[in-house]
Amino acid sequence: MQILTHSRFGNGVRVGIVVAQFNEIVTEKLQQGAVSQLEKYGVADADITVASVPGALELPRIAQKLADSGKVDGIIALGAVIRGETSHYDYVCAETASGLARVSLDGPVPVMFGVLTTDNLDQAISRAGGKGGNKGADCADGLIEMINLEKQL
Ligand SMILES: Nc1c(NC[C@H](O)[C@H](O)[C@H](O)CO)[nH]c(=O)[nH]c1=O
Ligand SMILES: CC(=O)[C@@H](O)COP(=O)(O)O
Repeated sequence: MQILTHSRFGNGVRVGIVVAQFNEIVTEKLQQGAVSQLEKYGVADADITVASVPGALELPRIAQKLADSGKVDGIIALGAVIRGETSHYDYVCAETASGLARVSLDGPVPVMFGVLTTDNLDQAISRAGGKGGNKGADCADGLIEMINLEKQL
């Protein structure tokens, strides 16, 4: 039996962060959480590439271009989709999730889904460095593990 190891060794790992500007009060905290966590694992500042997009729906396109650039070993996609009065929320959440999953499955590098989908701003703030943790930091944890796992395949 061969059990592949789990590692959070980040030295030399190149990470792309694609972050939505919409609800920036939340997404900037997700970005801060992701970056500080990556630095804890030894990822150099020079190896982190950050691209911002208008909203969550634009995350998949830039994630795909970054993945295909050969400049990163993995991607963290960050956003905050907060329910409004209409069904627009449902479409934004579904298509963003579907698009990012496609980039991860069909593309050369893993893509972490760090898009909050909440009913209100308080829920989002809680998950961007509040009592609910930081989804950006969680994605950093997972991305380093995925990159190190894929090196063994
Ligand atoms: N309502 C939210 C949006 N909406 C904008 C879309 O993501 C997209 O930019 C627009 O439909 C143009 O294609 N985006 C978020 O990130 N968060 C929201 O709560
Ligand atoms: C998630 C959204 O797109 C949402 O903010 C839009 O708000 P509304 O449904 O009230 O137009």
